[in-house]
Amino acid sequence: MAISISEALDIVYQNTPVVDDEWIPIEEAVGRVIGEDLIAQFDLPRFDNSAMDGYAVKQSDAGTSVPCTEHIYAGDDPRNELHEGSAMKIMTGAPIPKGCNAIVPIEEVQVYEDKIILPVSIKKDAFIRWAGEDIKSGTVFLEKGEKVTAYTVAMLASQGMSHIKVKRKVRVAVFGTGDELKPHFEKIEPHQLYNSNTPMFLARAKELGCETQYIRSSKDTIAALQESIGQALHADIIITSGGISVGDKDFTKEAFTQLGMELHFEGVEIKPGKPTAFGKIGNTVIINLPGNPLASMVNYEVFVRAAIRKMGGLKAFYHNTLTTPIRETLKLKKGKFTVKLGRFDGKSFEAIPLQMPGMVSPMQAADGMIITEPEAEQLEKGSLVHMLPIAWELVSEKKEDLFTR
Ligand SMILES: Nc1nc2c(c(=O)[nH]1)N[C@H]1C(S)=C(S)[C@@H](COP(=O)(O)OP(=O)(O)OC[C@H]3O[C@@H](n4cnc5c(N)ncnc54)[C@H](O)[C@@H]3O)O[C@H]1N2
Ligand code: MOO
Repeated sequence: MAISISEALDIVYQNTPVVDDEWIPIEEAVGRVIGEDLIAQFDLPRFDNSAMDGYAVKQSDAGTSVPCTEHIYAGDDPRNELHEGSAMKIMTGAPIPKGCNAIVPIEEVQVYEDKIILPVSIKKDAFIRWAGEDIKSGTVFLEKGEKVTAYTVAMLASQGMSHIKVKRKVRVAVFGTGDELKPHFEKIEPHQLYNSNTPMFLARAKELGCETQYIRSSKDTIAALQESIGQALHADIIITSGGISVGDKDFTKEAFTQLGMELHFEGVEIKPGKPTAFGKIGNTVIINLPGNPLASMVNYEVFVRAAIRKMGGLKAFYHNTLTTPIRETLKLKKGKFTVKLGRFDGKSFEAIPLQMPGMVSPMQAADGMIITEPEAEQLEKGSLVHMLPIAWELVSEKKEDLFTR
């Protein structure tokens, strides 16, 4: 019995465990997922300091002329207190002296003989950067489950952290099945077919931040399949393609179940890709995708990508969509949840005109997809669709509505 896409995704999320942690240098951490909440060890800025090259003053001296008693540079540790009726020259980033309650930028004072004339109006606290206004000591400044970007690295470095605890990379093993398949680096006979799914799945897993293992495609026998499974079992996720429909040689699920796979679903109400199956052997997640390249790709984006995000420890692991008008009227087959690949040009979405489950070329052209509901017969030009991006990550911490009506 086929289940709905939403039910299938729930099963994937519920049954996909999260990998454990490792420590790595922050320079290596971009793209990784933070393994624990990080608490600031000190304020940032560490001390009250000047935001401008100028003069440290007392606001009450506005409109008077005062002598400049001292110069303070960034990196200095000023000991003397600022007294009424005087100023100290100060550079951007230098600690403000005790007693100072405003900074006047250089451009706003006039130098007259050995004194400076202060403007008539000075705002209290002007151009002072306060300790802790950026990051407060003792607070969580980065959360478990966030992805590390270049800007996260800036935060880590500003807290003097050389290493960070991150989720280890998800290990993905892939193999195809089919007597007709040949690896792309071997000679092929006219009746044979190059295995394009395995390299595609591995490449996509790498794009999604995983460690990958290539396993040569399996022949269509239980014994051959079980040999391939044996090589893959230490992985966190095993992805297969082919042999899951009702053909005479479709043994993929049987080979796994004989080895103890607990099958959580087989068959999803999705076109293309209905035969997709999901199961587990121990902690290893198994996703059997159809052999048809475009069908397998679509289900990879919907289910494998979801599993990789969940397993990788991302806080926001749910799919998210962007809402955009459709550029041309799109005819649909009523009665099915249908996935259409397409392109988003920043203003609207256009479905790729010719896309069939056995094709390869539409995948390369697509940077997003929509999932239409069974009631939809036609989407009128200009109507709004919910696009799941393929070419970039759009995720959410809560479940989002994925479907286009
Ligand atoms: N009588 C029925 N026939 C089929 C049904 C059905 O419900 N009743 N479902 C169809 C659907 S939907 C799909 S999808 C396919 C799924 O079949 P399998 O997952 O068993 O895949 P195969 O039969 O092994 O292969 C299908 C197709 O894809 C080619 N293929 C396989 N592996 C690769 C690979 N690694 N790289 C590139 N191409 C691959 C294979 O040569 C076949 O052409 O079943 C329908 N049939
Ligand atoms: O998954 Mo199949 O025809 O829906 O490719």
